[in-house]
Amino acid sequence: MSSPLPDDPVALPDDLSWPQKARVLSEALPYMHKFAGQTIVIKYGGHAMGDPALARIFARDVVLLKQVGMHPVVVHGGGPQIGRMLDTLRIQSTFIDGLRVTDAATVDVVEMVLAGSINKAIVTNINQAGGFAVGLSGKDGRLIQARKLTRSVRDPDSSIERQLDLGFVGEPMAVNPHVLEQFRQSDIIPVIAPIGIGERGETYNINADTAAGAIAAELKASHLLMLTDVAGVLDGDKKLIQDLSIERARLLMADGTIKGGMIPKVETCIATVEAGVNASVIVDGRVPHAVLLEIFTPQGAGTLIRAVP
Ligand SMILES: Nc1ncnc2c1ncn2[C@@H]1O[C@H](COP(=O)(O)OP(=O)(O)O)[C@@H](O)[C@H]1O
Ligand SMILES: CC(=O)N[C@@H](CCC(=O)OP(=O)(O)O)C(=O)O
Repeated sequence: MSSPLPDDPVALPDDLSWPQKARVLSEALPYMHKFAGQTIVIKYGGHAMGDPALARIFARDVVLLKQVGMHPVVVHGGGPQIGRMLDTLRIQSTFIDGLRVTDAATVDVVEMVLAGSINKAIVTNINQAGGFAVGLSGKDGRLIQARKLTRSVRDPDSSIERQLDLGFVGEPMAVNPHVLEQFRQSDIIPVIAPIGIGERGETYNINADTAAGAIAAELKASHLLMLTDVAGVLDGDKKLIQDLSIERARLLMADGTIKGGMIPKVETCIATVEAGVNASVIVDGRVPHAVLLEIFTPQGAGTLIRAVP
């Protein structure tokens, strides 16, 4: 019998018998073989990281993926945390299609919160769980080169198209995988804040879903997991859609069933699947070990978006 380990800070209630535990471990083996050496991009949303106990479980799952030979890359958000800091500083903030309109004062706060406190909290959790995490923003190693995002809307009455100015909201133009390739060869787990760098050195606020998608596509990840605070994509009757075709996703966005923060998520899943990522999944980050369930079991916990219905 192996010697007991020190007190486990993330242990869950013991609801499995020993034979059941052994079976769970054994059933993970084929998935470990299948995905060894693959890159798994995990988008860790600001809403999913609210509970400290779940955050520790998440960190431990990421370490486990690296330990069994996969290459997890964490790209994090922090929308609610940015919102709270903006409130404290009495800076008003509005959203268009799930994107924060970002003026010069706001982009400073966004960078401070994302690349500062949130990034370091995740790095610390992963390192406390026995991993070796290094935090980066899209500025480090020119990781995320970005330009100003332009959006237009059509006036429903006149049908005239109008440009919307979102300020310093960026869209990724290129992802430079050089630094991340070095990490692949090592035990380092990258933790990335979605800040972009413009041609003239300007700072861009990039939606974390979009940043995660661009990184997943560039790294040819096998999986993109998007952890959030809902069960997945819900239909008009608030029922979970487990399998969502690209065609239906577009219809649900057009008719307003998918709205707000879910729009960049679904748009990103579509873009990454079209770019060759095998599975893009919107995952319920409130479920303990959601990452392990998604990678190591056939069940998963959320909405899988794929090219064919
Ligand atoms: N059809 C839908 N199904 C599920 N969630 C939806 C849907 N449409 C809009 N949403 C909203 O999208 C939110 C998730 O996006 P967001 O708040 O940006 O999360 P995160 O911080 O994890 O990126 C949900 O909490 C929900 O309010
Ligand atoms: C342009 C834009 O909207 N950027 C986001 C960046 C953080 C983010 O995306 O965080 P979540 O994943 O937690 O929503 C913002 O300012 O809130």
